[in-house]
Amino acid sequence: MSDADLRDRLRAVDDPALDTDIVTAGLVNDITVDDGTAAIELALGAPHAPDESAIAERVREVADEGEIDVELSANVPLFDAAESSVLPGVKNVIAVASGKGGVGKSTVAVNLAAGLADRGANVGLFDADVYGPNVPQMLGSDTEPDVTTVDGEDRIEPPTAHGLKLMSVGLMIEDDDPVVWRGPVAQNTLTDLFADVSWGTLDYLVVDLPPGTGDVQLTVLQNLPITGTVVVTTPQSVAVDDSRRGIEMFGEYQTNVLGVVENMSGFVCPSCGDTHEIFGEDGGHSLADAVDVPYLGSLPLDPAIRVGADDGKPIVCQDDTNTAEAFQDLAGTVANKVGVLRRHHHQTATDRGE
Ligand SMILES: Nc1ncnc2c1ncn2[C@@H]1O[C@H](COP(=O)(O)OP(=O)(O)OP(=O)(O)O)[C@@H](O)[C@H]1O
Repeated sequence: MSDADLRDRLRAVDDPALDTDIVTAGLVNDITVDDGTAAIELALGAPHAPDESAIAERVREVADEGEIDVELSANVPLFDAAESSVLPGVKNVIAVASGKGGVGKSTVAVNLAAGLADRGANVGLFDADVYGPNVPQMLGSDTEPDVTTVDGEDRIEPPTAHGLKLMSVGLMIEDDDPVVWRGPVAQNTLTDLFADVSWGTLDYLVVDLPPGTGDVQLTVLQNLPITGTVVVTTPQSVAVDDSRRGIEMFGEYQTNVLGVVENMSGFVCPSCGDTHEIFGEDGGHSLADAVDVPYLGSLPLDPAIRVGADDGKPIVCQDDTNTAEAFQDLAGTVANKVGVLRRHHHQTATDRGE
């Protein structure tokens, strides 16, 4: 079979999000058939995302039907040159944000990162929440990072916890008085700290932003190559209003919003089994509709989440509970949204002949 024949056969593989097949969408970068084996490079950008794994699987099936062995690789260009220069080796940066404090932003960031790692991805987690850097505790890690000197420059080696590379402002400050972290100090220190870490090769770097929409958040958005942001809200209208302002701000800074996730959605009562809507109903869903961003799902109010956080064991790693499953699903959904952004960007760039 020739390269062209195989390319033609791959028109049978649909992209679940782009509403067309992968050849028409420009996602088949390269095909070389040689001696019964095809090397195929696909423009897939979100490793271990369920949709992209399904596309790869279908490509293998189609090749198999043509009695061809296949070697698949994936490569998608980053959005712009700035992205690759700030963080070479990091494919996708996902920021987790909230309009106000205490809605479970860090809980979502930790479990999202651990959930992506659980799917097999290489993941880093950067705790940029200068006002309450509690991510190390949630992962049961208080290891001080090693500092090595490479070519005369200090590089911070991030410790590993639950399969994640972890860096937190909380691991780097001795006197963790949050007042020290206000204003320009926080902004500069964050950007410097981020750039000094040896992240290595990562599929995803999850960044836990400080709550709210002030200067520190803006600096992070402006200085880091963020692929997209996950906005966490609770169903109360005040949290929803704050989240709406946050999403509008991200829009102004041309940051892609991957979607809204609603945390503490309903309390499943262990004694009566009923679900109680403690904070109201459906705030996240209506917010997502109102600002026209995807709804990523809802996470229940479950005391096991807090216990897991206090014990350094993220709930997403605990098997067989509905709550763990909700977080596992969230990781898959977020990875899918990252994939859509990457593939869509590639598709439009290809259409423009870039
Ligand atoms: N769905 C949930 N069910 C039960 N407890 C939760 C849930 N989500 C978060 N919590 C608990 O609520 C507390 C606050 O959560 P977390 O620190 O993630 O919030 P945050 O939005 O990051 O807060 P901050 O304003 O400090 O950044 C923690 O004790 C956490 O374990």
